[in-house]
Amino acid sequence: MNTAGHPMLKTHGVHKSFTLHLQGGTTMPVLENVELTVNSGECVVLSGPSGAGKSTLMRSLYGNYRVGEGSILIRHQDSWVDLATADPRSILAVRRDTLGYVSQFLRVVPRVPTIEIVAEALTLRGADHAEAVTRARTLLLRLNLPERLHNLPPATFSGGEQQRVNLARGFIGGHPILLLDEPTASLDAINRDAVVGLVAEAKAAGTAILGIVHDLPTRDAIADRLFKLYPAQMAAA
Ligand SMILES: Nc1ncnc2c1ncn2[C@@H]1O[C@H](COP(=O)(O)OP(=O)(O)OP(=O)(O)O)[C@@H](O)[C@H]1O
Repeated sequence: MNTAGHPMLKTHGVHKSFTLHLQGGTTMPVLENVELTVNSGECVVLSGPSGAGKSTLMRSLYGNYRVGEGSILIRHQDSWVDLATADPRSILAVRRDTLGYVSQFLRVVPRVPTIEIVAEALTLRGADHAEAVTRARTLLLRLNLPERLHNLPPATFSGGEQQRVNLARGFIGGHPILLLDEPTASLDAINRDAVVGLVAEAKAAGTAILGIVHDLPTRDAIADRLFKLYPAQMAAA
């Protein structure tokens, strides 16, 4: 366990509700006063029952959802950016250089070869194309994606193959903060082990990692601690 880390992501008093338009505009609170810190070099895993708001928090932390109240502070190039109030351009800059995200499902531009999809995550950050392709190939092979698939677009890949393309794309950038949304949901044991190895290396390099991981052996292998969310209505009751 890494004890020398410094805060990379901090939330203060985060509240988020959904307005249910089909139920006469009723407001449903989902996140109540979330206070979370993730330090460099550690992996925190969100826990709590289904519906507690884990995915909602992840999407809020990536700037996909606006929160109603509170701050989402991201350590970006030696200063703090509050994603709760940042303008879209700042959110994109934070995503490019600081905050990586591995979602459960691959969403990509059609007809682009897998190797280019993965390499692009690095060239966007200023890397040389040839070097990015070499690193993409190494990472895809490490995730057991055979070379014959590298030059094909991933649209026809299996669920587990697509998830590994997503993982390669998420890890190649070397972002200082990484959000992992069920990164091993479609993987077999060998590939889950490959992900455990990548997470361990990223932590050793100082990456701050926050994940949703339902699979218990993987969770136990990567988590330094758990952060529990409680259903908001229950907390209010
Ligand atoms: N866009 C939305 N509009 C309305 N309600 C939503 C929306 N997204 C999520 N919810 C509701 O918010 C609550 C939290 O959902 P969320 O997906 O964040 O839970 P979770 O903890 O990730 O659950 P699971 O472990 O089952 O994936 C649920 O009651 C869900 O129905």
